[in-house]
Formats: sequence, structure tokens, C-alpha cells
Amino acid sequence: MAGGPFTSLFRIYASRNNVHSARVLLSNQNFRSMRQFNNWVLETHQFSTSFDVPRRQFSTSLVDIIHSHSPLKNPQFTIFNPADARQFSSSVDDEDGNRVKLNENKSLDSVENGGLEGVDGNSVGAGDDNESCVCDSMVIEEKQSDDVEGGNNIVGKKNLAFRDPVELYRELLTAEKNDNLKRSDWDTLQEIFSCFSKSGWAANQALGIYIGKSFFHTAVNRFRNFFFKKCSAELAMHLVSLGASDKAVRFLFPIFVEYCIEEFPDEIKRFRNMISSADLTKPHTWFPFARAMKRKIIYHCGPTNSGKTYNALQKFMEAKKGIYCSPLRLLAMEVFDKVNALGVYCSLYTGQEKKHVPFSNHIACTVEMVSTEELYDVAVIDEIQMMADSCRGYAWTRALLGLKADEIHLCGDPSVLDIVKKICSETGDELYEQHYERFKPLVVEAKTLLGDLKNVRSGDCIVAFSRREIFEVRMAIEKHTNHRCCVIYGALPPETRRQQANLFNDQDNEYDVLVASDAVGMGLNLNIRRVVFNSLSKYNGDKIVPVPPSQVKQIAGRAGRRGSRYPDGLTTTLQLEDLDYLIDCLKQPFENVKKVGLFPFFEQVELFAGQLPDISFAHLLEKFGENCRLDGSYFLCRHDHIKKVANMLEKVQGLSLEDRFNFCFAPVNFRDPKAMYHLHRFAALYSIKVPVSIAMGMPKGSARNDAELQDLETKHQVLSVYLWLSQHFKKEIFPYKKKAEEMAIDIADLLGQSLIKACWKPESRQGGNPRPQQKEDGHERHKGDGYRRPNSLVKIYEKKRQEKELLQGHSQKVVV
Ligand SMILES: Nc1ncnc2c1ncn2[C@@H]1O[C@H](COP(=O)(O)OP(=O)(O)OP(=O)(O)O)[C@@H](O)[C@H]1O
Ligand SMILES: [Mg+2]
Repeated sequence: MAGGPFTSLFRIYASRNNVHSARVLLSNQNFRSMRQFNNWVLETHQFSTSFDVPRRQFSTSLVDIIHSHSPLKNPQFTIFNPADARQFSSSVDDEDGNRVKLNENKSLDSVENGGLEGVDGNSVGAGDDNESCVCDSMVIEEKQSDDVEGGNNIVGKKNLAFRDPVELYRELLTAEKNDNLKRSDWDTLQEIFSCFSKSGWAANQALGIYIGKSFFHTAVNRFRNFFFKKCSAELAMHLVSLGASDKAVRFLFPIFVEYCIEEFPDEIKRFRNMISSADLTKPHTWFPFARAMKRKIIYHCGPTNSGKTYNALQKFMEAKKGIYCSPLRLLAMEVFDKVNALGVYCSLYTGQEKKHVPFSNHIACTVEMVSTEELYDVAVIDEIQMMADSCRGYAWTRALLGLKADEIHLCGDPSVLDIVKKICSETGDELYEQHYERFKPLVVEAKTLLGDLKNVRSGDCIVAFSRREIFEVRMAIEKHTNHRCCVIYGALPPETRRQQANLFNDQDNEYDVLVASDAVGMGLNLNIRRVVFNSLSKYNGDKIVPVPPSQVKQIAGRAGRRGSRYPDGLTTTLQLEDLDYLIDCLKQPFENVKKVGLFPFFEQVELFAGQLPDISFAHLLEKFGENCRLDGSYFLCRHDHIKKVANMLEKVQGLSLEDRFNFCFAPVNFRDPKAMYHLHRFAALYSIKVPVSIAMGMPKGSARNDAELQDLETKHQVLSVYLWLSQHFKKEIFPYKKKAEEMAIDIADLLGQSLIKACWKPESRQGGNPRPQQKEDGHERHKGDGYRRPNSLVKIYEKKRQEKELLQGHSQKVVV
């Protein structure tokens, strides 16, 4: 890597001004006024090490030196000489670090006013640093006059606030214990150290020199002991005059830094290695091959039922080689069928199945399975707003950053448009936007079902947010009306969901009502005339919460599909009191997402594990979460479910780290103890290298009650996990793939048959979560059917309604 103009200029400047050494300061935050060294402060942003650059190394590339110390690929840094207020700021921002932007001769004032920009464009020098900036310019003035007097050694003895902390620390090292302080002064000093120890600012800044939060208090205690033994009267009195305040903490901090650098080199090195191995910054650099391409990204942006996927699929089918990335297995299967039916050979690739169609150049896959190795002409990433999903978002982010395709079509709502723009500016891809409107507006029926399921009509989809609620609604409808219901919910295998969807879509049968969970929310083409929300609150794994507006929109948008029996979509609620919330949700603009999900690859976790060799995998993941560094546009995806599986597999000996990592991604429902038991058994057999058996009997027939139905669901889950493992591990260890496939098809069939017959009361899953339907969750009885629905959100929105008086009356239709 060549040095570029910045380095040459620095070299000329340094030689002309007889600079002996420069110190690079260390920080992921802005540390700029921390220290001075022979009149030089070399400043770094989002950069995290501390080292001196001696004069003899000025002849080599300064950029090289900085890069060799930096865990970041493209650190930005500023170098300035306080003696004459000259400052150079530089950002090395091209791929090989050669292109250097040079700003010469900015006055320090512009720096004080936040004239510099950090790596992520944040203004530097704001907030916490203001005080130290002011202090810094005073240091400069002081030093300039001292220099005139001749030499560094006589630097401002008069005013400790302006002394070089390095010198102060050196003096402390050689000082004798001070016995002349009053008791009250010692007490004040104790208070100052207690304040220091509790200071969030100091703990954060200490991260810049790799003093981790867990070690910070120990370091401060040791520093206090050292300080109390050595502190001069002058120093103590200066601190006492500041009192237990932020000023005292900020005064002490640079001395603390010196102490730590000398006393804790091993701890610093260990933490530094740990941090750099948990570095998730600049994820676009993880895919150098995709970066070497000039990709064209087309964002099909619009609400539901507006033709986004349709248009993207046209390009996919026209391409020589294409890949379609789906949010759901079911949708991947739908595209696989549709595309093959149109004469474009297409294979199917999901976590559980690989259907290779001979001579095919097209693939429909689930987004988690997308290959970033293969080259494609056209890729489609459907439901791109899922990048912001707290659990699965990383799969969409990875697909967008890593796909090697000349053209990538993104389909989704506008919520991630801005962040996709930002990502494209980092990757260098061209972005084109294509905006869509709904084919037909969605109409809200203000009358609602008036709390009575007897008002259900043909073509209705009643949306409920738990399995139990779904079956209760279905029972009530079938008992009190002549309608027959299909059901779709998350625990059903995709094949059964599809069978139920077909049954509902098909006009030539009596199944004309659908009762479904939010599992219908994404992309599926269903002949729905009206979406009726049975309730608008759901259990989020912890408590009952209102369904988020984005999800309400997505689900309501299922009503009325172009080309279906019902091109005009309607939506409403069961209860009048829920209507305002529905209207509120539909009227809300799409949120503008600020961050999208990331998750480390196995190799990154492995690197991190090297720093913490003796801890459990679950603990390792936790530590990774605590210590990983992320750029401002990304968050680390939630991995509670992974940790749950990791904990369960903890006692299974003989699994490598990679095995554990893979097992933890198996699509198991961790709330289902039977499914977890089987996963444990699979891992135990795998660990002793015994071919893994399915060891699960086939049910004799369709379910006769809810317990048997749940048993079928679990059995399918177990087979799905087996199939997933057989695709992710060596075939020899999971030799019964074929058998598992056959069993899974049969069980999906039995589930379909069972659902057609089902007319029993739902039961709770054993060992599962508290049921949202239980009394303590505040659910109420409904019209003597034995059916209970969640409490309305009326209280929450009552106030809002009064204020807004959204509706004039409840008889007219509202078009959203
Ligand atoms: N130009 C078209 N010609 C014929 N049918 C179309 C056309 N555009 C869309 N459709 C049909 O309209 C329906 C909705 O289109 P599409 O699935 O592309 O919507 P979308 O915007 O992706 O909605 P979603 O939010 O459900 O993903 C589909 O059944 C699709 O086949
Ligand atoms: Mg779509």
C-alpha cells in the first residue's frame, strides 16, 4: 500500500518542524483531545489502538503504519500540530487505501466546532467531548508559550489542569507518599474515585484503550491504590478543588490511561484481540467478489398487492440464470410451481428439501439458503423489508450484500428504502427505484362484524393470533353458520398450509371461509374478499401486545388480489371497539427503518472463540453479543432461540464448535419439548458418529382430537429438523433422509385430513408458554360459545379516539 499525498506531506512537515515522534490515539469514539506527545497529536476516529510512531518510521508510509495497527479496514484519522495549529485530516477510503482525501491547514477552531467528520459521517467533537476540546485549546496556548521559554520539561507547573498527563503520571511513579493531607481531603479524594468508578463516560472511554467494562472497576481500584500511595499535595489539592465532579473524572482519566497502559498490558491485549475478533463493522467488505462486480439493484417499492413480485419474477424468468429468494418455504414452492408451469425449468432449494430439475438454470430458494458463491444474471429478493426483522433480518442483509448477480430485484414496502440507498452507496452498486400503487384501494368496512361471528361471509379470512384462538373461532363459525373453514397457522407444514389454501381458493367446495394466523401475512395469493381481525393484540413470547401497524397492514393487504375472484379488498374487525386501531394502523405511513440485522458467520464466531477457549457455546454467543462492534446501520439479530438450543446441547460431548453452531440453526420449535428431545437425541447420536435414526413411529390415522393433532404437528416438526440436518451435515450420518421425506409427506396429508374433520376444542401444549387465552391475560367470554377472545384495545385507544374523532358514524365505508 502506498502512502499517498497525506504521508508525503506529513513527512515534509515533520522534518521541517523537527518532530520527533507522534502518538496515535486510540478510540472507537472520538478521543481527540486526550493526549499530546512532543507537540503532536495524531487523532483517530473509530480506531482503536495506542502507539507511538518514532521519527525513523516517518520515512515509511504512515498510512501503512496506521493500517498495521488498525482493526478497521479504512480508519480515518487526523493529525495536527498544536504548536502552530496546523492540521491535516485524512480519510483513506478506497479499496486499497491509496486514495487519500487531504484537508490541509484547517484551523483548530474548525476542529473545535465539530468541523471533522467521523467514519460514519457523524460530526466529531460534539457532546461529551466538548469540554475536553475547550481544555485542549488551552493546553495548546500554554504549551506554545512554554516552548517559547524553551523546552518541554518546564511545562506549566503552575496550573495542573494544563499539564501533560504523561508527565503527571511519570511524576507519580517516582513520588513519595504524601502524609500532609487533611482527613477531609482524603475523603474528597475517595469520593472522586468512587465517582470515577461509577462514571459511564470513563467506562466508555476506557474501551478505547481496551479496558473492558468487566475489568474497568478492577483497573480503577488498582489505580486508586496506586494514586493514594503516590499523590503529591499539589495534585491532591487540585483534585479536591474540583470536588467529586465530572471535571475531576476528566482530569484523572488521561493519567488513568497511562497507568493502565503500563500496568495491564496483558489484559489490554486480551480484550483487544477479543474485540477485533468480534468486529462486525463494514459488512459490505465481507463479500469481495460481489464488491468486484458492478451490480444493478432495482427496488420494487410499494404496498401489498401492487405487482412488485410479479414484475420482478418477469425479469427472473427472462434471465439466462436466475435465483428467487423467498421469505417462506411455501412461497418458494409457489414460485417453483408457477415458473415451471410457464416452461422455465426451475429447481427448489430450501433448508429441508432440494428438488433439482434437470437442465434448470433457475432456482427458487428460501433466503437463508441463498448461495453467495454462484454467479447469476438476475436475482430477486422478496419482502426485502424483512432485513429489519429482529431474528431473521441477517439472511436478507447477507443476500443483498453478498449475491453475485448482475441485476438484483428487491421487492418490498418502502420502510428499508433509505437504508438500502445507504448500503448501495457503500457497495458502489447502482440503485433504481420502481414505485407501485395498490391495484385497488383497500376499503375499511366501518360496520364491523358487531362482535358476532354469525356475520361472517363467504370469502372472509378471520385473523387470530394464536392456535387456540384459531380453533375456537373456527368452531364458533361452523357451529353457528353454514360456512366451513380452512385453517392456516405457523405450526402447520407448508404442504398442509398449501392444501388448506387451495381448498379455500377453490370455488367448487363448501370451504369458503379461512381462519388464519399472521402466517398468511406474506406474499401468498389467496382469494380473500375481506380480512376480519378477530383481535388486534397478540402474545409476543412475553406478554400480550398490540399487533404492530406494519403487520396489520401486511395482513389486511391480503384482501382482494388482482386476478382473483375478489379484486376489491375489504377489511374490518370483529369488534367495533377495535376498529379505530385498525384504521390508525392502515393510515400510518411506513416507518423508516434505521438499522438492519446482521449475524456472524461461523468463521467469525470461531475466531472469537479462540479468545475465550473455555466457555460454553451459549456463553460464547452471549459474550459475542456483548463485545461485537457494529456500524450504525446494523444491529445484531436476536439469538435467544439459538442460545436455548445451545444450552440444551451443552452436555453433549464430542461436538465441534462448528457442529454446535449448525445444530443451533436447525429449525426446531424450542417451545415444543418433544421436538427438543428429538433434536437432543440427533445431536447425541451424531456426536458418537452413529448413523442417526428417526426413531419415531408413524401415526395410524388422522387425528381424533386436539392432542393427536398436536402430536402430528410435532412429528412433522421432528422430521423437518431431520431433513434440515441431513442437508447441513454429511449424508452418511443422516442416512434416512428418503424415509423422513416420505413420512413428512404422509404426516402433512394426515394433518390435512385431520383439519377437515376437526371439530374439537383446542388444548394447550404441554410445557409451552402461558397461554394468551388464560384468565390472567384478561381474555373475555363471547356470546356463550365457550369461545374467548383477547381483550379489546379499546381502553388504550379510547383517548386517542376522543381526540381525533376519526369517525363521524360507523355506517359508511372508509377508504384507506
Ligand atoms: N401485470 C400483471 N398482470 C397480471 N397479473 C398481475 C400483474 N401484476 C400482478 N398481477 C397479479 O396480482 C397479484 C398480486 O401481485 P404481486 O404478488 O406481484 O403483488 P405484491 O406487490 O408482490 O404483493 P405482496 O405484498 O403480496 O407481496 C398476483 O396474483 C399477480 O399474479
Ligand atoms: Mg410480493
